Amino acid sequence: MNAPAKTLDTATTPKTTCQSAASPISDASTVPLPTPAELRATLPLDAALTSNIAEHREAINRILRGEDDRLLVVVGPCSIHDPSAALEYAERLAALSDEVSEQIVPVMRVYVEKPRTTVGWKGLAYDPDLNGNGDMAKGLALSRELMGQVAQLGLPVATEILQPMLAPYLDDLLSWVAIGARTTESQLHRELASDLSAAVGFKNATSGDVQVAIDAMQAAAHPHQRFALDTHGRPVMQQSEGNPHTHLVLRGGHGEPNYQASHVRAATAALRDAGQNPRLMVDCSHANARKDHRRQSEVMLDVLAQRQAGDNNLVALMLESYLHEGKQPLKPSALRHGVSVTDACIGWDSTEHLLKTAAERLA
Ligand SMILES: O=C[C@H](O)[C@H](O)COP(=O)(O)O
Ligand SMILES: C=C(OP(=O)(O)O)C(=O)O
Repeated sequence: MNAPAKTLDTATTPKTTCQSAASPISDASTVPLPTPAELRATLPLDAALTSNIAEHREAINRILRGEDDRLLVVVGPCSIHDPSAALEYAERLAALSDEVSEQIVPVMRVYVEKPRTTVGWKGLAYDPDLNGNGDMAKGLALSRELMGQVAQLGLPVATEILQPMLAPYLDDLLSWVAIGARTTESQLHRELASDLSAAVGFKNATSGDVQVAIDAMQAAAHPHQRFALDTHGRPVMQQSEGNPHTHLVLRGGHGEPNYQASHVRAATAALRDAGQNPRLMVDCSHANARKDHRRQSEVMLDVLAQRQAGDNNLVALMLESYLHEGKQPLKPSALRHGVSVTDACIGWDSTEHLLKTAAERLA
């Protein structure tokens, strides 16, 4: 993706209202969005970056196949609400990545969609102005632009894909994808995962059910015929090949952690029984940290100890981290720089300390 990136002019996007007695959905007010092909043309990927992303994907896949014993760490803000703060974070992470690269492969969370328990702000792609106006054309452009800038810094990009329609806008930039706890059981997300070129981590369900994520891996490994939109926005029957690069993410459930050795042993046994990859990721946040960001370090150190004790299936970790610790209410007029507006995160100093500690222990 070449700088300087252009931002789509959304102010002039026409609003159309379709009304028909035949279909209740057509009563809705709609705003046209660019097609994936149009957005990609505005914010293109150049050959050099495409090749770097292919290398990032292969580095991640090698860890997942057990061919590289470095630790994969997906780390970054819970959500992106301020691309400039996210870029500042990416610059720090890229520098740290160089320091720890013999032991760790850091991948930055660039999460532009948020699944919500009930209702709430749904992320940069949906509402980039944080004011409920839902300027999705601008949100898509900012999301693609930021992912390109992060990748330009040499960092692999991770995101959760919640809306399958968004995949063709962003998937060429992604090196790792999460299917979240609330969507792991969804057939549409499993079909989507079967069609992605990047590795996909399936999280256990919010209930703590791990089997649904193992079932998801099995489903995603298969080829599927699925309903999709092509890059020109046309509905198509898309034939997927099946994704061999999937893995389980343990994130705890119902407020109870599932990162301890007994859970990991049970999960790897279940993965083996299902003929799936036994190498997995522990998400140090969410229910594993009992929703207390300060507990992430405890989880990470426990997982490192398990690995040092010989559990080579623990190949990856996830941390929710931002420039500054904690979280803040989403009040656009009073936002503190580099503080999460969704889940609380650890701050940069703790992140740097944890990654350096991990590198020392793994050396
Ligand atoms: O990681 C993010 C949140 O845990 C998830 O999006 C749910 O958020 P909510 O419970 O605040 O809606
Ligand atoms: C929403 C997330 O996680 P989970 O699906 O585990 O709740 C996340 O990682 O941002």
